[in-house]
Amino acid sequence: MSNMEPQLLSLPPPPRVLIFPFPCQGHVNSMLNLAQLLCLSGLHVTFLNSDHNHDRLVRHTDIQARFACYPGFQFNTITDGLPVEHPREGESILELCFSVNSITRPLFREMLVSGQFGLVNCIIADGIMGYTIDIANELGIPIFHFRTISACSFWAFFSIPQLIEAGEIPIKERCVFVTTEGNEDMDALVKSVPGMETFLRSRDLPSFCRCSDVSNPVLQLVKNETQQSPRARALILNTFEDLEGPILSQIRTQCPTTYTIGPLHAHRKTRLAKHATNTLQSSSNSSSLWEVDRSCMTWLDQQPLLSVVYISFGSLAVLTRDQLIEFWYGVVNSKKNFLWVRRLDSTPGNKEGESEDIPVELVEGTKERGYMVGWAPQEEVLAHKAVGGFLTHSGWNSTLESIVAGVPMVCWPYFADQQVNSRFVSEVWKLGVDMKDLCDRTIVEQMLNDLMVERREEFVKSTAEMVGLSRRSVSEGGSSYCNFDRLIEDIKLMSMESPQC
Ligand SMILES: O=c1ccn([C@@H]2O[C@H](COP(=O)(O)OP(=O)(O)O[C@H]3O[C@H](CO)[C@@H](O)[C@H](O)[C@H]3O)[C@@H](O)[C@H]2O)c(=O)[nH]1
Ligand SMILES: C[C@H]1CC[C@@H]2C(C(=O)O)=CO[C@@H](O)[C@@H]21
Repeated sequence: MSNMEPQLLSLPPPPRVLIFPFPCQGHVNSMLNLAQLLCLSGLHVTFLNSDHNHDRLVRHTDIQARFACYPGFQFNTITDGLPVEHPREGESILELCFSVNSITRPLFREMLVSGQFGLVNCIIADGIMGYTIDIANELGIPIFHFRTISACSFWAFFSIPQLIEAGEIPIKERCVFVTTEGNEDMDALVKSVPGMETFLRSRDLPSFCRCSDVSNPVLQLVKNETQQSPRARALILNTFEDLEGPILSQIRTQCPTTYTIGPLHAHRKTRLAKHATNTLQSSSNSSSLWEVDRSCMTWLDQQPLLSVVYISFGSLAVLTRDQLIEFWYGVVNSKKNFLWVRRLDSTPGNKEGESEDIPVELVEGTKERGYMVGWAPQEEVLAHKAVGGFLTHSGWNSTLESIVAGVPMVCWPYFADQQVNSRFVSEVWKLGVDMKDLCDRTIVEQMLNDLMVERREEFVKSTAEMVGLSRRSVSEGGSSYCNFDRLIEDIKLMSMESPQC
């Protein structure tokens, strides 16, 4: 035996980090990317999923096999407080915010107190669940907040008290979900989101600001939860400095330690490539709660270069039948090839095996130039050489995935942070066009033509520049890469404070 070995044997195990996402697809996938990055850095990770999501994740992916090579990794589950049959999408998703707050919250505390997660040195909780800070503080466990939205939308959420104070909200629109009517007041610039005074209009504010009264429970919830983040040890954001630098400077006046470590899906790939000793590590990376239909990749292989518009509204948006038909006409009339993700439940009344009574010209137009799937391997689709544009709801993951792939966007924000993201895409980063509240076949057709033909050159230039910056940020020496290394060091240091250590 060498002299070194007894010392090595007495080394403490690596810190264990408990990761707790808000139970939605768009939160779970970025948190899983973070989890894998932590594992690759040698930390032990407990990932807390809702029972509902965990069941679907295990059914539709190889997630357990993928994480099996990390000895310190484990999944735990907790209820999201909703019955199994709850749709968890469209307008009803707001019920999830309340059930997590009232039912999951006390249970989470109980599970920590009773040691059900074993030893936990550090918590990384979703920033929309601000209450996790009080629980962690009570138990003396260092806590970080990870907000899965953009820095620009976080900052707009964070500015809600000032917006209320200035009387700029509530915006008296009837619905937090996308509306189809024009309203000129919505074009007025808002002055109470520092750094956005020159371009942010009422209609670009988070959709939760559209309510009749400031006491609206959803507005209050997102306001109050967001205000908690400065109390966390640090804020982690899935973004990069070259994309959101000016807004990050604003955020750092309130949350001085803000780590930007994104785009996480690309960051994960960089770090994996460095560790690619295990074949499992380089295989599938799906974190989908739906079954992925890969047949669209074969269809894409047969399409001309940059000819296809990819259409997806993410995991939560539900279109009315009118909206569906307007989009469909717009897309077919544009004469562009298209790949459209239509989740089975994404239009009311769209049940398996039932006829939808779709006009014959749309059915024919789709046969000629289109392909539809229930769920696609989106990252791969966006990276495919046939894809030249993305009609998106501007969810933050989709936006980042599009940026990294260099695909310009037509934005149709549905709710929440998406209104802010889509304004930045069109006005600040110039990476596409923003339909905002309009959903009309002529507008859809015109926007697709702008994106794919009329303004193509402009977008090719701006998207190519951003591809370079996004990839550099997650390469060795890049800002997100270095910030992640700092984050790991800080977690290790803070973990030594935890009373459970
Ligand atoms: O067919 C599909 C469609 C989507 N995706 C993936 O699903 C994720 C969707 O995420 P996102 O684009 O962020 O949309 P939502 O699912 O709507 O995400 C919720 O969570 C996001 C992160 O907080 C927010 O930005 C959104 O507004 C919120 O609706 C992305 O990673 C996509 O790659 C697929 O893999 N296949
Ligand atoms: C259901 C939505 C409430 C807020 C969450 C969110 C966030 O601000 O973190 C963004 O969109 C949705 O995923 C969540």
